[in-house]
Amino acid sequence: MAEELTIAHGETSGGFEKTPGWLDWYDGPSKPAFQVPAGAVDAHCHVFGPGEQFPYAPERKYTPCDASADQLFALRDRLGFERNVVVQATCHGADNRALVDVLRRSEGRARGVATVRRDVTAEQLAELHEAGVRGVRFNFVKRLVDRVPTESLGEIVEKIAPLGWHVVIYFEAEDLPDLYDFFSSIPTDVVVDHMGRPDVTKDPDGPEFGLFLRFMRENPNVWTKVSCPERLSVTGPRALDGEQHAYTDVVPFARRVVEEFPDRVLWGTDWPHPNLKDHMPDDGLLVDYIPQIAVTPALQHKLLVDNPRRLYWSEGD
Ligand SMILES: O=C(O)c1cc(C(=O)O)oc(=O)c1
Repeated sequence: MAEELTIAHGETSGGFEKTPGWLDWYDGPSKPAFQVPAGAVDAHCHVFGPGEQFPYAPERKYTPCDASADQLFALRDRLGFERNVVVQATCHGADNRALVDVLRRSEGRARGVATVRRDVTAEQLAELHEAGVRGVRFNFVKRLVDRVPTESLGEIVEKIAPLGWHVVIYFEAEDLPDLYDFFSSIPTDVVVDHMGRPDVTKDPDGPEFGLFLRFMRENPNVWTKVSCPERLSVTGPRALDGEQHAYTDVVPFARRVVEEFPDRVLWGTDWPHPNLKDHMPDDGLLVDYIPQIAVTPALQHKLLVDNPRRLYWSEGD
């Protein structure tokens, strides 16, 4: 375990230059008005570097400001969560050192989703498992990664399935028709990031979101994160300046999924929110978005506690 560097907010260490126009994560989030249930899990967040300790990958498509393990734990405590699921960010490629460091540092309170290549060895996977990794991420968003052929991904699935891991997939709604059969063929649990990025200017009862709902109905091994309203929203209002009813245009989509698939949904902050172009949300107010999409205490408990515990802490604490 490397010793944590103290990184000032908005800094990128190690001689890296942030991508022009980069928005830094929000420093000093508000205390949420919505109190998450005891044992709640922030099931989608990242760490970036710090670049000096964990250099960004040469093949990355963006260079962020650092967002360290200690800064993530401070946010966790501020928002009232008990645990995190940390997802390997594309700016680190398949170099999982920063991820493993945060998992080891968390004292069992974080699990991870890694990125691996087809030539990953059983020993490397065993080491990741021991650190707390429970899944791999396949990314199909063209602005973030170069496309990996599905045959290579199939080889990775064969290697990780015996460990009881799952596959996290990130894609945009317009690409689901092409990827539908491949996704449906994955035998492990599958978790879709950010509801497959629907275009929320379209009708939630229309064909585009209908295909996503069908995908979940036909494949009982598929889960989704009802996260990232700040990425999907077009009309807002934004989670800023005390706004308690943020991102109302995304609510019908997320609420629909939570109510139809209450046992297969997860929620996460997406801190430190890579590549936002428009605004950086106050994460406290993002937590206040949750009761708009999970409207009863029973649904909130499944979303924030039971479901992530089942997927990431199935063997107990
Ligand atoms: O939409 C994004 O830009 C984005 C990027 C990453 C990543 O770079 O890993 O992760 C996310 O969950 C979302």
